[in-house]
Amino acid sequence: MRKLLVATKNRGKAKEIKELIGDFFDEVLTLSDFEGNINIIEDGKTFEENALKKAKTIYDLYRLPTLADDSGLEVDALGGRPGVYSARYAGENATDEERIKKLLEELRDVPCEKRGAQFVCVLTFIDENGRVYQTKGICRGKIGFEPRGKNGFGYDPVFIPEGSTLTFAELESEEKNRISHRAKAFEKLKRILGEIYNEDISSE
Ligand SMILES: O=c1nc[nH]c2c1ncn2[C@H]1C[C@H](O)[C@@H](COP(=O)(O)OP(=O)(O)OP(=O)(O)O)O1
Ligand SMILES: [Mg+2]
Repeated sequence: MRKLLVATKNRGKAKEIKELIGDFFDEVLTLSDFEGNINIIEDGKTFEENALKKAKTIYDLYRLPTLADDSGLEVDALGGRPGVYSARYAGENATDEERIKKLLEELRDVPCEKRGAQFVCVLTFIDENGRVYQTKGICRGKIGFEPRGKNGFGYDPVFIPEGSTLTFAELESEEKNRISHRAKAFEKLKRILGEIYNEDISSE
């Protein structure tokens, strides 16, 4: 019986992680399942630092395999902002709608060809022995002029991935999970998990 703790409070993100992780774990628990009120301050300057801090905080409490995801949206016309500040872009307690509204406002006069952006996802996995692994995925696209679609979470209604005319929020989750920044980071992480856990099985 192999458990994975996922150090996220974001339910939309948690849902995707459960869809993407595969069958390396028998049980996948997220912060809302096992740790009601922990507050991890994400004060790193990079996605890598924040993902490591989230994973390490939870690993140190439970000493079980732990995964954290730190992600965000880098907008070309804003010099890469909001980046690591994506969750706090419109203030600590703002909603996804408020963040999207602020972004569209900032980009009001930016023409289509200058609305390039990318989603970035860094995953930190810590195994039961405390070994740390990090992977990263990037998905290029552009920011639309108005929110469209109901699927997904966060900035999905305004992000149009390269090669698509639909926003992430208009795509089915299966399609987003084929092309997203998170999907790309998971492809790399799953190769690592394959090595870690196949070794375990052969030595049992
Ligand atoms: O696929 C995505 N589709 C839309 N928006 C996304 C995505 N991936 C990250 N994002 C946005 C959500 C949040 O505004 C920020 C992540 O911030 P980040 O600190 O990593 O997550 P969070 O605070 O929501 O949850 P937690 O830290 O508990 O995992 O970027
Ligand atoms: Mg966060």
